[in-house]
Amino acid sequence: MDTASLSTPHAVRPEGRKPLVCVRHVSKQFGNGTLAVRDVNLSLGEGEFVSLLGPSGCGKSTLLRMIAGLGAPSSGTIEWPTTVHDASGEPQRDLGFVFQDPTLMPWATALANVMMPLTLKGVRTSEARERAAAMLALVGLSGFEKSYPRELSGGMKMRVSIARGLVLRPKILLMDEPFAALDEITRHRLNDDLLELWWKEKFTAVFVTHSVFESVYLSKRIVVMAARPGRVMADLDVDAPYPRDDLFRTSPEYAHLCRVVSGKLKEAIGS
Ligand SMILES: Nc1ncnc2c1ncn2[C@@H]1O[C@H](COP(=O)(O)OP(=O)(O)OP(=O)(O)O)[C@@H](O)[C@H]1O
Repeated sequence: MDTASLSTPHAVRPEGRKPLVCVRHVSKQFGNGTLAVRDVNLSLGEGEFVSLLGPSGCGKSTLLRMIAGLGAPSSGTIEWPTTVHDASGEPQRDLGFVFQDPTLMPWATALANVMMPLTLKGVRTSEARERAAAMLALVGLSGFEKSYPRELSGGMKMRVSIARGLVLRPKILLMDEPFAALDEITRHRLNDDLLELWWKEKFTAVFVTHSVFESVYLSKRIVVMAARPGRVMADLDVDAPYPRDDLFRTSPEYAHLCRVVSGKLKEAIGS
């Protein structure tokens, strides 16, 4: 494979791909005075796999939550140019969210957990059951529909959480360090399965991580952030082809890309 390279970073990416979300000059200051993010500009194109990479406290989660509508910017705007807006002008965000903790309902089975977003949307129980079971199958959990969260491993719980995030077939899946608490082997397997899902289902993926290795393995594009205040330092294209697998993970190209991204991250931390 000789196509792996990193293109020149852009502080603000020109809008080539059809943008799904446009973050424009967004800052967020919390009530206690913390400036969590400052003047972030970012355009997320349809079907991209984008990682937000940066040290602790650089505002990755704050940015992701604002994109999800869980907290408003203090200044700037987050636009959904191709999305229907309701009468009050709010975009009807077509998204799924996966948190670092699987946040499953402990008293409900895996199937019931995945059915929850469908039930909230008023989908008939029989159809919701069918769609949730199909989604569980897609994340490799056929046969575990009746299991309770306590009966599942950490990786399996995260699969249920991803199935719940995707069951409404959102255009965009926002993931906040979903695999950070998992052991390396499980994490590699989930990285592979997530890529396969993304490839099949064609959603836009936005993935928050601290890990250079994980970001390079997964992403088409890596947005490197720095802290205090949180800001975008570099926006890099990862030009390695998909599908990616263990061959890629052990290739000199992957090692090279990780070195380059690691250098960018060090620069960001140093700044
Ligand atoms: N609700 C809040 N109130 C006050 N400050 C907050 C709040 N949420 C986050 N912060 C602060 O905003 C900054 C950015 O936090 P955020 O959680 O977005 O960073 P992060 O890059 O996701 O960090 P980590 O990788 O450790 O999860 C931090 O300094 C944090 O302490």
